[in-house]
Amino acid sequence: MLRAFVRSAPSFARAARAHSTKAARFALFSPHALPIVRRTAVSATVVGSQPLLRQINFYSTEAALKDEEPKETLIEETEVVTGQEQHHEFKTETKKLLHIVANSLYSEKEIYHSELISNAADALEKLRHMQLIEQGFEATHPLEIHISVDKEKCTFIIQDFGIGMTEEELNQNLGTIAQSGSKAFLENLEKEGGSSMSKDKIIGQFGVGFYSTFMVGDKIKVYSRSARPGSKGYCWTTDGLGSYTLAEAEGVAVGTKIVIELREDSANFASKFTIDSVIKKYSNFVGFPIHLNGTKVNTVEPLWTQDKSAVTTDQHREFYRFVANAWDDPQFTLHYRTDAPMSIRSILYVPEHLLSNELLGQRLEPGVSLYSRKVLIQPKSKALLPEWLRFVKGVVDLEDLPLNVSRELLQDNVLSKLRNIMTARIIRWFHNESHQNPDKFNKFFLDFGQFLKEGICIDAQSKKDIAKLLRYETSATKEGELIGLKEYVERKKEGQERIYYLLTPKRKFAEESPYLEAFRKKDIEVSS
Ligand SMILES: Nc1ncnc2c1ncn2[C@@H]1O[C@H](COP(=O)(O)OP(=O)(O)OP(=O)(O)O)[C@@H](O)[C@H]1O
Repeated sequence: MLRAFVRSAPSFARAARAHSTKAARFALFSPHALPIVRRTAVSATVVGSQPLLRQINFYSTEAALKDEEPKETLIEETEVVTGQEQHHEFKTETKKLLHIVANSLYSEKEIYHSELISNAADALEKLRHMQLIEQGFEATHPLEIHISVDKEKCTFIIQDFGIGMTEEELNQNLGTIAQSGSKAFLENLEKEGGSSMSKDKIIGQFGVGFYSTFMVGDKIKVYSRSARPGSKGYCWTTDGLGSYTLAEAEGVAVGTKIVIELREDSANFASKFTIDSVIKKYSNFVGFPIHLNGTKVNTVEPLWTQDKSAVTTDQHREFYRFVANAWDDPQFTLHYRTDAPMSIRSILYVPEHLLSNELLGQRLEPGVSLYSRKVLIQPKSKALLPEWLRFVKGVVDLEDLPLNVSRELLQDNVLSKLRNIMTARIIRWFHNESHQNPDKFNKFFLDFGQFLKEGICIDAQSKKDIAKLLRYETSATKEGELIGLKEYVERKKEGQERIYYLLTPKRKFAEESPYLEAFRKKDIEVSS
């Protein structure tokens, strides 16, 4: 039943900070903004036949109202249990594992929410696939993920309009730990043959992610209705202590809705601000729109999965600024994918400028994050690239990354293989740039050359190849005048390029270089 909902809104300044909408920012910073007025409204959205979402309008300004009304849309729990509740005990091993998953498997509680988003994305992907290969799988709603958090009620709700679950699937998949319906789904498709669904589209594989909700929730309710034609809706509930109930329910939309009553010590997950930043951190690229209290929050596409030729310079700029948390443009871009010897999809950038930390004498943090199937595994990974490449920004996605159940720990041998492949590819990338656009590369060397020199000293495996990228501190005119590289680049900018050319005076560099010792080693061959 549709319930009227009235709530007085929080202060405008808080709304502006939390929602950061165009309108809110306009109201705060525009000199033309009209005085703030308080507005509260009541309305409801009817999706399909059921009223699912409620809206709350916030404070606004007269001017902002004309532009864009900041509003919140929360998910309502409108389903009604109609059937007889069946009581089930979790199996003994499930109980034991549940305890481990809830208490010691994950290092961060916030992971629960990326597990639920991954499940929702898998469910949408399965529905999309079934629609292609079988008739009758109609999508009743857009293929989207909706999350709503309510501080007052201390709840977290996630809803997808994906494949959903039948009664049997609810028993099998949620009633038994380590039972991955997603893995079984892929295996079935393979067995039946003829399916072209790529494995990298589905994230779940271990059958434990769902149980991470017990790290934060006291009571979990799952409403689900399978997208198979003629399916009924069900409500599955548990307090995680040893049993669950399952009953038929009415008003359940096709897909799955999970309602978590948060524990007191996890009340921060009812904060929109917290969830917004966790979504952006872990699940920004899951491939389906994620709405948080009615606002779409994952705006960046997983560019690295797309065809190289389909990505525009503007998209690269936006993506670079997102991954590097920067405001300049990338000066070099590498969109690299390979299937052998590993299935790698990546996009890497060199920033236009060497900013901040390193100039101030502090070490830069690594700039490349490791993903597997579009889900973040290691943010700003320390193990993915050697330290001297810390100025490179971007994303590497390894489809076949052998993860452990918590998706946090990786096998060292896989990482070191990946690291070797990526390092060699990056050096080759710089090499190509130095040939294709020597002037640009010389300028890059002025800013970033220190990293290459560092690489020569510390990266025994790659030093020979890095050495070929060095440009020297001196250059000469035809008349034999010695000038610095910086001056050379400046004179070239002024159009005097025909007079000056770069020289590779091995001796001169060696004398000036702080890396003299490394350079003297005879295995470093230097060429122009
Ligand atoms: N939102 C959902 N819609 C449909 N089915 C779901 C949903 N969430 C979970 N399931 C089913 O429950 C199963 C178990 O989920 P769980 O998150 O525990 O494991 P998983 O996703 O298979 O693997 P992993 O542990 O790697 O995340 C899934 O494989 C899927 O079949």
